[in-house]
Order: sequence, then structure tokens, then C-alpha cells
Amino acid sequence: MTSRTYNPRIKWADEVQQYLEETLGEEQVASISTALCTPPCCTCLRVNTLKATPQEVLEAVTFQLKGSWNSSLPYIHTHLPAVILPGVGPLAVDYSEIGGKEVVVSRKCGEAVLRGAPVYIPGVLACSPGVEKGDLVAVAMVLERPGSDWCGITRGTIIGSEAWQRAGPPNCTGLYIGVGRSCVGRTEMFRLEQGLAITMHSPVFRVPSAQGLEGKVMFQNLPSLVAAAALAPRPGSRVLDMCAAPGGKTTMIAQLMGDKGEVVALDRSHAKVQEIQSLAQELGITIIKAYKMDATKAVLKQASPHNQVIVTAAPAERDHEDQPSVNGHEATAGLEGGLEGGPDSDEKLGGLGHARKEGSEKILKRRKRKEAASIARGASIPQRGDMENVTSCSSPPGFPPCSFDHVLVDAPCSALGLRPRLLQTASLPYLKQCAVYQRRILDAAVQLLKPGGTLVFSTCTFNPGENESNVRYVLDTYADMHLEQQWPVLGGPGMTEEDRLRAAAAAIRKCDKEMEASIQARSPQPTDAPAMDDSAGNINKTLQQQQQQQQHKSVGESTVMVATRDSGWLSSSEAKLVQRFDPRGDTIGFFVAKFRKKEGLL
Ligand SMILES: C[S@@+](CC[C@H](N)C(=O)[O-])C[C@H]1O[C@@H](n2cnc3c(N)ncnc32)[C@H](O)[C@@H]1O
Repeated sequence: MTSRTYNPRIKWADEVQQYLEETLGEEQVASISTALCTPPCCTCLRVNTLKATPQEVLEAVTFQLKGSWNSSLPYIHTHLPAVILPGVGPLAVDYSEIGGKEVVVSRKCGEAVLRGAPVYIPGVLACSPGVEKGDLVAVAMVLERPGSDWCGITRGTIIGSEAWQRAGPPNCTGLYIGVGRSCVGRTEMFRLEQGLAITMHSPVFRVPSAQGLEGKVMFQNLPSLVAAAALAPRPGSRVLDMCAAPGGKTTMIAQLMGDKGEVVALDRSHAKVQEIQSLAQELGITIIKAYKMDATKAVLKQASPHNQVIVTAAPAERDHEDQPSVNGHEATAGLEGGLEGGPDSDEKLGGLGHARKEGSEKILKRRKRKEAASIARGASIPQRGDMENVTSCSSPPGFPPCSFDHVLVDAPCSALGLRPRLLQTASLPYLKQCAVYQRRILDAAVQLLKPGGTLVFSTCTFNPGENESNVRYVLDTYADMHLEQQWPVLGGPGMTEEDRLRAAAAAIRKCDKEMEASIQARSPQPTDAPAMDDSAGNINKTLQQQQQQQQHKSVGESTVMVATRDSGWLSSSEAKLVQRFDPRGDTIGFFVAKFRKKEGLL
């Protein structure tokens, strides 16, 4: 095998592709679809300023990289408590000298490798015969088959074997992610259940690691820090983080408050609430109170004294695990998005006991992944060991209106902006469902915010239906809410109503052109024979009628209009107040809006 280029591109569902093209333009969608398959170049290491200074962290990571890193060096972010680690890639990898030995890994495993992780044993699906410990192997990843959770090969398959042939070998073209050194032989790779399988020797993307800084730093995507900073929580204030797990932004907020005041953190998943507590403990933060609660039901209703915490129907859970699941970015999985909490909620599992059991299994799995993440960064396994001390606070029934100085809604979302992602399975109705669900959380957030207080709404998607449309919804629904300037400003402006109308008009024009072309292709050719009747004219009339009908249909079916039918986007002055992070830049796709509630209107 010779050199191979890493060049995948996301394949969207047709209707989503159409919606995105109509919304953002064809070229943008093409470049976004390629960018999403790569990690952001820079990795952000948030410094826990309660335990270390950015300078101390910078010195520690720079010292560790000495001799092993010949690219750009880490630096301190100008505005945020973070050290930025510039990575490199995609690099050309030479696969010619490894004797044709290969390992095929799952997509999730591959995505983690692209962010700097090694390959762990559970991620290996297939392996060439005769791979021994210490061998160099080409690492390729395989995607799930369309409409399925399965990639077509069972873990343990031998590459080239009959089973491999029968399965129809997966198409890994463009999905070779580097050369690694095997830590175990083929038999162990499939006999063992955990442990390191391969360390990456020449990965397609090279990311610097940071070791021995547990409790002092946390890998977190930069826009997440921006969202927390935009909230501008004052020390001593009372803050609500409505969708908080695993606690990346919650802990950043507490840190910005100097660990003084109170941060109430909600999540609908019991297991995840424990993650928030565990992270707070690891970072030495004391002001966080984490509760299992459905954010849409968080407003205490006077009429129901025994207000039960009932999990409301959320859009079906999507797989949106963030890169951190293996290499520790943002500390853990599921971080930036997705409508988690539906299927793993107690009610849907048929009872609290079951959910708890499921929850602890999940916690164990996540803890293992975090440990793996630490190992990936070269750190020692975190010896928390005292999870027994991390008990879930019994949840209050809700909170009275106007209880909080600051509210963060880091909403569960379609997570279209996460990188690297090699597969997107979102449908158009799902995108719509996400937006509607977010509105229900925003409704509660507005009620819980004190007059004069600030509300930050963030998502990790570039879908305007979930971003600008929902900002429009808040502004149009609540007269006392207005947009406010954020700090720091690192993203671009939001999309305007003009953008939306332009996109819809372009979509209609495109549809018309296609229609014209198809009519022309079907028009009767001129003939020398004299017309015996008016049939040619009739045909043309029919075609014209068909064309008009189609035009109306295309107006009615413009996906931009369908997906954002019930609210527009923003005026140009409003668009300047929100931040849209373009995933084609050195970032994940992200969106932040900051509102303030006027004083004395309620
Ligand atoms: C985008 S993630 C939050 C990430 C988190 N803010 C951070 O920075 O670490 C969204 C979270 O919302 C939670 N969630 C989904 N629906 C919810 C609801 N109705 N109430 C509370 N939490 C919910 C999910 O379990 C998930 O953990």
C-alpha cells in the first residue's frame, strides 16, 4: 500500500443537503461537509484558575513538548483562561513500508484518533492476519451503513478471511487515518476487552498532549468558554445552568465567579448529574449544586405542591458523543450537543431502580473512557476513587420564577457543528424537532431569570432553524428580553432575515431553472410537417401549466421556509450581537446569543 490521502466528506440525507444548500449556499455546504471530517487545528486547554495560572500551564506544556514537537508552540489565549495547542494536519502518510498490515476501527474510535487519541481495544473491528505486538499497521476507519447502526463487520473479523469477503469488505477509501504501532498481537486485540491496542506513530492529524495537569486544566472547545464568559456571572450571584452535564460550562462559570455564590446545574440524566459533581470535585469547585431535573419543568408551579419531576418527550436521542469520549476533550462524552436524556431517562427505562443501575453502568463506562482519555494525553489514571462521596442531592421540585441572576441554556441540539464527524444522520423533521424542544427550555429560562439578569443561549450546530430562529422566537415572544453585546467576540455575525429570504429565493430560482431545462428536454421538436390540429399548442399549454404548478410547489416546499416557517431570522443590528462560529474555521460549529431581561416589566 502506498500513500493515501485523507479526503472524506459528510454525506447528508437528501432533504437536509437541500435545506443546508438553500440556507447556506451550495459551495459553503460542500466546504463545511469536508471541514467537519477534520478536527479543528488548535486544541484548547482551559486553565482552572482556581488551581493554576495560564502561565504555569503554558510553561508545563511547553516543557513537555520540548524535543518532540517541531510545529507551532502553545500560547495563552488573549481573552480567555486557556492555553492553545496548535496541531497539524492533514499530513501525507506513507503506508508503503508496513508490509500491508492493517487494522480497521469503528467510526467513533477513528474520530477520537483524529483528535489525538490512541486506538483502544474495543474500537478495533478487523485486523490483518499475523499482526504481532510491535508491528506497524495502517489504521483505517469504517462507517456505519446507510440507515443502519452497523458497519457491516463484526469485531474480530480477520481482514481477507472468508467472513471478511462475505461481509463485503467495507469501503475505507479516504478513511485511512495514519500508521500506528500495535501494542498487542491480533489474538489479544480480540480476546481482551479493554486496554491500548495501537499507539499512533504517524497520524493524519498530530495534536500535542498535556500530561500531569489533572485538576488544573480541562480540554474544552473554545466556543464553550466564550459561551460561559458571555454570561459574565458576577461572584456571589446565583446562576442556573439548565442543561449542564457533563459540566464543562458549569465549572467554567463557577471558576469565573471565583467559586463564590451558587451555581445550580440541571440535567435530565441521573448518570450525567453525577458526572457534573465528579468534575466539580476534580477541579476543586464547591459552589455547584447539581440536580436531575427536566429543564422544561424547572419553573415551580404554585398550583402543584407535589410537583413531580417528569421527563417530557424529547426528540429521539442521537449519537452526538463529542470527541472527548476517548481523548478527554471537554472532559467527557456527549458534551456539546445532542438531545440526550430521552431514552436514558428513568421513566423510559421503566423505573428509578433500573435507571440507577443503568446510570451507574454508564458512569463506569464513562469513567473508563475518561481514564482512557487521560492515558491518551499521557496522564496518570485519575485516582478519584471516592465516587461514594459524590452523592446526588435530592432534587427540589423546581424553582420560583425570577430566581436567578444569570441563566445558561446550552441546549441539546442537532450537534451538526461537532468536528471531526464522519457521519451525519439528521433528518429535516429532526432538525425542526430540536428547535421546538429548545424553545420549551428557553420558555422556562426566561421565567426563571430575574429582571436585569442575563440569559445565554448556545448550541453546537450551524442550523439557523435552531439558532437565529430561536433568538427571533425569544425576542418576539418576550417583550422584556433583548439581545446584548457579548464579550469576548470571537465568532462572526448571525444570519439575517434578508439572508433567509435571499436563500429561499435562490432555491426557487434554482428549481425554476431545473424545471425549464426539463420542459425544454421534453418539448416536441419542430417538424416540417404541417400541423393537422392544435396538438403542439396544447402540449405547450399543458407544459406551461405543469411548470406553474411546479413553481407553486417549489415555493411551498422550499426547505428553508419549511424548516423555519414559524419565525424569521434576525435584523442586521441583531445579527451583530450574536456569535456564529463557522466550522470551516479553526473551531467547531457553534452559536451564542446573550439576552438581558429588562428591569421592572414583569
Ligand atoms: C449540549 S449538552 C450540555 C453540555 C454542557 N453544558 C457542558 O458544557 O458540559 C446538553 C445536555 O442537555 C441535557 N438535556 C437534554 N434535555 C434536557 C432537559 N429537558 N432538561 C435538562 N437537561 C436536558 C442532556 O442530557 C445533555 O447533557
